[in-house]
Amino acid sequence: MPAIPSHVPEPSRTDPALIRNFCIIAHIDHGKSTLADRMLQLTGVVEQRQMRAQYLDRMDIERERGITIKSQAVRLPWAPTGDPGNTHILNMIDTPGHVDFTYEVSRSLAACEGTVLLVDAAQGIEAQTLANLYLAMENDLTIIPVLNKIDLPAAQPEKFAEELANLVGCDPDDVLRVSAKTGVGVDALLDRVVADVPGPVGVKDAPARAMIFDSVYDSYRGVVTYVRVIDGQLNKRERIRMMSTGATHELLEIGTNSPEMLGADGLGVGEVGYLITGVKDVRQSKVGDTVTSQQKGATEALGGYKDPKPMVFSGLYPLDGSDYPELREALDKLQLNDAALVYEPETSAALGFGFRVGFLGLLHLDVIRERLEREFGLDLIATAPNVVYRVVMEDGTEHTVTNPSEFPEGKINEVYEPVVRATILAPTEFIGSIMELCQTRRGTLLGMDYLSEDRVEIRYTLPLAEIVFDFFDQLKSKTRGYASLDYEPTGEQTSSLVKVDILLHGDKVDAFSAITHKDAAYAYGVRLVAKLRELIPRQAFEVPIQAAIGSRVIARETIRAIRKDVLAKCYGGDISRKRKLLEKQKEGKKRMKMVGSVEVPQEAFIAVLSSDDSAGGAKGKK
Ligand SMILES: Nc1nc2c(ncn2[C@@H]2O[C@H](COP(=O)(O)OP(=O)(O)OP(=O)(O)O)[C@@H](O)[C@H]2O)c(=O)[nH]1
Repeated sequence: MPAIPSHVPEPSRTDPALIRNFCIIAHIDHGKSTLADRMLQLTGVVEQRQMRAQYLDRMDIERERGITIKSQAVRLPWAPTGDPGNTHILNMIDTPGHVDFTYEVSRSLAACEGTVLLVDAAQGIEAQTLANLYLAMENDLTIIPVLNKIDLPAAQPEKFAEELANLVGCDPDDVLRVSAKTGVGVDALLDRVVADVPGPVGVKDAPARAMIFDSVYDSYRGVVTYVRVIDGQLNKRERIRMMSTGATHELLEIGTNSPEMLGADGLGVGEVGYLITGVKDVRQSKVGDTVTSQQKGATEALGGYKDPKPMVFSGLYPLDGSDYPELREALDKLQLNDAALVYEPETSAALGFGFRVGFLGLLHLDVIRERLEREFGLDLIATAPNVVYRVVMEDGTEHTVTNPSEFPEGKINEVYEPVVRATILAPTEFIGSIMELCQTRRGTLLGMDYLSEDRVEIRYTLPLAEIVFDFFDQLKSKTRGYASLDYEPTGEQTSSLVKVDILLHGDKVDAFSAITHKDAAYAYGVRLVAKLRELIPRQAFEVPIQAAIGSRVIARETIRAIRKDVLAKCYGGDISRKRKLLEKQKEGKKRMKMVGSVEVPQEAFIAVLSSDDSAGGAKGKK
């Protein structure tokens, strides 16, 4: 690690006028992490030989998938070009780009005064660029528009500079052009941050108030909390209080990241850094909460705190039932680092013991599943993801349904489902196919704007349930990969929703129950029943497979009876061959699950639950 030069002020004694807090917002793959890497190099906080790609993305999955999940903050000293004595402190906050993590993005933005709006010069503005830009505008941030990847032969800087200038309301000449890959223009960008982004304003002598914008579990140090100090100062060894819960902790360590952790005496007005208190669970140090001193602390919290709310639920079951304790342990561990992950034990007649797990969205679900399988070596089976429904009965009682098999029986007055406002950006030639897709997904058109002659922004209200199932894949395939999507929850609507049950020989198979729109119920029933008929072997008796809404059967197939005699073909005397066949049959039986009186091979569950076109388009392993 390079030594911090003497001209760089201590985090507790920096003049706020010299601090610039900024973040980079960009659509996925537009080059945010690469740009951050270049900034680390250019400001000298990471030496050339220590540099590795995507320095700030710590999680293996992040690095492999090239996505940023957890935000981080880095303190970068920078003297503007031509003014070497005037060292400023740039605190760069790396934000996650994906829709599932919008709340984290909005907290990171609230810790900044300015933002670099980074757009790929070969792609132009995308849906997440817009969504994040609107968030930045709501937070009154200074926006620095930047085109990246100008080294690419396919780059069209003139065209997209104009598009970007129209969007943020500036002159196309004010749009900076950089290549995060080669480093061209990155020094000019840092100069612009110093020149344009205002320094933080806070009251030095007021009681300390700092906002938590990230919280990460580290197996050696416990929870590391990232904060931005608004007023006053937090000092090493003092006792601090979390304002949402009133819990107090000793501040064991406080410091900044450059980009490795570096302890300090304290953090002053406008500074960004980390705290360590020894707590072991990120839920005790929640994003959005306000930290103050225990003694003479602040009385009013900073606004903006909210609990993360799971939007999508799925049942997770170990393939091998004896792995259940390991699954519980793994979820406990992941929850230490993820305040948004919720779960409770659940049993399924078909799948055994497992957990109903709540996620922020589909990416979150994928990441958690992958970590369970990869980091903890678990083989899992996941039920089709579903959203949360609110069911109001005729007698006025209400049920919150996170698992389709718990959909209440009896007289239902209304069923409410969550809806989102979706923003889709695409070339104009795809308007027709996009609208068609949104209509079939029960969308309501909100409006449409042309960003330029050949690019359009289309806004729809869509039920979340229609988006969590393969909507994005469909959108991509209908637009040859050109469309981008962003969405935000906007409440709920009443809908004609019904529960479809699948019955095997008269017994409900809970894992296959689904809540669908009544117009889609028949298709779902027919598809699942046909699929199961293919997958379930004949039994000693005739087995009807039915799809039903309440007591009304909407689809039926029958598996004919057969007494499976594996020895039938082996007349004659080869006893060793007979034994082998019997052994094989016994082996096969171990992997059978009993559903009522019917033996179902585990593979049948996996096949149905993991194919995209089956359980309402349930996402499975890719
Ligand atoms: N040619 C060229 N490629 C670039 C440039 N900047 C980034 N890339 C490439 O673009 C891809 C995406 O870059 P990342 O930095 O991972 O993008 P990101 O925006 O951080 O992506 P997320 O973390 O997923 O949001 C990588 O393959 C980079 O090597 C550039 O200036 N020129």
